[in-house]
Amino acid sequence: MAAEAPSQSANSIVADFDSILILDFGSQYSHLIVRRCREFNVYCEMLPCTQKLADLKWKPKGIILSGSPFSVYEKDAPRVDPAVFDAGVPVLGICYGLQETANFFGARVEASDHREYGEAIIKVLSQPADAPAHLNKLFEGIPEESPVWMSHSDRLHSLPEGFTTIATTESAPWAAIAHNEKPIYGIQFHPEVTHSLRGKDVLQRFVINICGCARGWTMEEFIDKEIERIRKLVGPTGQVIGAVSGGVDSSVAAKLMHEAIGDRFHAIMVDNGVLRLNEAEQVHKMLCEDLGVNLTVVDASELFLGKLKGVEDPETKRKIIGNTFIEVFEEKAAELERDIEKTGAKGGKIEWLLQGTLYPDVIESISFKGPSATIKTHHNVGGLLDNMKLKLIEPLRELFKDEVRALGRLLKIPTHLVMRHPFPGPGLAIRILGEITPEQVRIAQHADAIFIEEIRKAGIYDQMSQAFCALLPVKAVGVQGDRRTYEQVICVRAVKTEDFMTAEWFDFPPAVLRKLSNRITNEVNGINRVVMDITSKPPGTIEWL
Ligand SMILES: Nc1ncnc2c1ncn2[C@@H]1O[C@H](COP(=O)(O)OP(=O)(O)OP(=O)(O)O)[C@@H](O)[C@H]1O
Ligand SMILES: O=c1[nH]c(=O)c2[nH+]cn([C@@H]3O[C@H](COP(=O)(O)O)[C@@H](O)[C@H]3O)c2[nH]1
Ligand SMILES: NC(=O)CC[C@H](N)C(=O)O
Ligand SMILES: [Mg+2]
Repeated sequence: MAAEAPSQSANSIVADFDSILILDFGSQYSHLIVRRCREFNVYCEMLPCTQKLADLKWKPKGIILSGSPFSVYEKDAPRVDPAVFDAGVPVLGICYGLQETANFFGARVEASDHREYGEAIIKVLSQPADAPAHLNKLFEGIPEESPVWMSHSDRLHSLPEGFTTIATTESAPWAAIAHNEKPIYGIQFHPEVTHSLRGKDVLQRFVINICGCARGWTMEEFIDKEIERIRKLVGPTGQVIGAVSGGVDSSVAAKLMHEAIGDRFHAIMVDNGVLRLNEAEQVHKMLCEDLGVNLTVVDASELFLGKLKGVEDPETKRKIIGNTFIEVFEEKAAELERDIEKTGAKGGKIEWLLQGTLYPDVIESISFKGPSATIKTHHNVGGLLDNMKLKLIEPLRELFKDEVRALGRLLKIPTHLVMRHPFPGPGLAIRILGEITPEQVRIAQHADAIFIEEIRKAGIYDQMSQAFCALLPVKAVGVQGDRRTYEQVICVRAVKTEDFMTAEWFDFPPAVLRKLSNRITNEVNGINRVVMDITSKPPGTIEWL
């Protein structure tokens, strides 16, 4: 199911906050612009550049035009909606956004021999005393010279009429320009990447000083408004179900629902037989006892393992799990509904389905490029909607993961849960290479439990984004207790990442490695060797399948 932009849905809470509109022309950095603005506690939302301003259901306080892999002089290059420059709000064009702004105002943009990829030094030009005040506002308080990140091969042939140059670099005489009368700015560099030393400050000048946004987007504000919104949406008797895995997203969403409608929210966890050691019991305890949420665990492990028998292909594994998940979930939901009706509860029917969709999922499906070529089919529960005629409720669809974690803390969800590494829906099935058998699951669970325990003991769990073991079905010779062994291999993997799109492997203290290798080979029957994955993403992916 393709996601809809948060602000364009009928029951959006966006209207309650000062907001910035980011029009995406397909740059690989567009989502970072969103991230940076959110860091100023300002709500901002990215929409594809094809979005017509006239069709927008809210009024932005300012508009940012992103970069793009296109060149403005190409035949099929994406065009800016001319209404942007007449909207009466400040506009900031970044890279392609600058070039498209210049192009719109009549300047020529051309390919240059002086490509600039990487660092450049920007020189801010001081404006004459009688210059319009807004010409100084974008770089107010920014040093005269500072490093910025460039990634372009086109450049302006001239300054568009009615504009002034406000900064230059050695290769870009118009590295930053501003309209003489209106607060319309263009910058050739990328302020959204951290390599641009004062980039964040430049964005802040735009969002706060120039657009005048109030810093109202805080999770405290969000909770109250979102609870109110959920109550209105669901009504006084509506019942909601949701799939809850014990991961951060679904747990935070579940807790929020519980705060809003109490026991009219029903959470279902599916034990698919490829969860981590004792996970179902732990999640049940945590949700019911610690969070007070109504959680039913459905043990479908035999069904799943039966269907996975003999299957080795990664995509087939993922599809089997995704489909079986839906089957089990629907069955349980129908059963629950019958039970609720039996109790004579008012409005007994379940009309709503909770999903823990996050903003990056939304961005992915609405970005200008469209979803990039499929590398893996990520399992989720999206397919349920059409079959079940349930209405969707997605309280986290405006939020990034760190915002979800902040929300979790405010909702008093225990820290160890809030900081939990993500665990994929298909679970250990994509960490056991080759066939999945109960014996392989046992080995993978045991090794994983030791790995995570040692990481926690060393106090480094929160320093990494995700850690797990992959079970490799190759056999190696070993010697244990003077006997020859011929057994399988565990590969440990831990990564650091901001958004899981790219990742670096985590550098372990050698003492921790020594300890965990020793424990895994000694304690896990069937393993005589531990290896470590030191592949970043790309070229690897985080999971092995
Ligand atoms: N075993 C499960 N039982 C019930 N729902 C599940 C299960 N596994 C996954 N889901 C559903 O699929 C969604 C997507 O899973 P995903 O792993 O992306 O999110 P999460 O588990 O909530 O959080 P995290 O990303 O931190 O693991 C979950 O939010 C949950 O609704
Ligand atoms: O809920 C999920 N269902 C899936 O099918 C799935 N596949 C990968 N992942 C998680 O996504 C992140 C990136 O993983 P990859 O680099 O392996 O694609 C990592 O955090 C992975 O754990 C999944 N999560
Ligand atoms: N990063 C960008 O926006 C690049 C814009 C354009 N494609 C150029 O090369 O100049
Ligand atoms: Mg998960």
